Amino acid sequence: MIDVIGVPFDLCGSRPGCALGPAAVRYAGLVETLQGIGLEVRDCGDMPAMRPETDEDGMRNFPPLLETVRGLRKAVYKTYLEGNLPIVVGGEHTVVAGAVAAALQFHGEDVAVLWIDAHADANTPGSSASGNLHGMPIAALAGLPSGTEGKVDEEWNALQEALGSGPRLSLNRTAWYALRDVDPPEVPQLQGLALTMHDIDRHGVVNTMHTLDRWLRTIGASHLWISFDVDALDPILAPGTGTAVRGGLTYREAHLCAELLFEMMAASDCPYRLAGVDVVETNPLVDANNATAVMVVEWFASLFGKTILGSRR
Ligand SMILES: NC(=[NH2+])NCCC[C@H](N)C(=O)O
Ligand SMILES: [Mn+2]
Repeated sequence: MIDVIGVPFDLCGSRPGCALGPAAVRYAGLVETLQGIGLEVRDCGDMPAMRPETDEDGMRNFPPLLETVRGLRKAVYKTYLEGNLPIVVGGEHTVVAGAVAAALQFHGEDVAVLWIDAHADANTPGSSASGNLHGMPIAALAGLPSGTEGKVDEEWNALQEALGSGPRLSLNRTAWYALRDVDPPEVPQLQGLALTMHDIDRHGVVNTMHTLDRWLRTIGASHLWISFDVDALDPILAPGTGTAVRGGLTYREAHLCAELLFEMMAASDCPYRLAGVDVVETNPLVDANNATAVMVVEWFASLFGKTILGSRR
């Protein structure tokens, strides 16, 4: 059974609005669409909404973020204990740290992460030019030092604590897909597999997904968490997001990527299993007729086996 968990959090990004993401994705029919292809889905509703609350010399809206990350880790862990598969619908990318931490805690250190995103999200408080925590979840999960002192460093340590006692994410087990806006200090963190839009232009989705599959087998991944930031998509197709970058995945590329992920995991000799999926950064305030959320739902259908002529489930 699939557990859908909404996380209406948008206090640590570049602009508010993606707290409405879970509602937009539900209105676009996520639960019904997955049920329509034969999956058992339980909608667990949303995590509590948060109010802005900032300490003067700390990071912007850190206290509500901390509470949300901690809450999501517990919710996802509970999903695992019940034998279910989590789908997390954000909200900002920051919150996903809680979900992946739960996967690492439950499944162990052999969890690999596929970060489908225009951005690497591997800044630390010290390296980030914006100070926005939604650009830092990978650094948090990997347990990188904050690169700061004082209150901000204390908060970063509190975030580490909120991620729980499980293993940290290894940067060597992290793959990025559709990258095209990476800050210079993030480049050294791309230690796993970094597939940029240039690679996708040059080699296509089929070859780059094949590279990903081989890499997952080589590193001995037991489980895969797929994190889908809608800004991976081209903004012409998916304008509803706060940090849009042109030159992203086209409609066909995005669907082929999802269809191939389904195929990879359905292969009889596939050594890794799906640990969970999230979709984040959908912002209906800057969208056009909910097109981004609709695209998200269609993408999920492809990921779970829907094809043009039917379903492979
Ligand atoms: N999840 C996101 N949309 N992240 C965008 C991050 C942008 C930029 N690299 C920053 O750190 O501020
Ligand atoms: Mn992101």
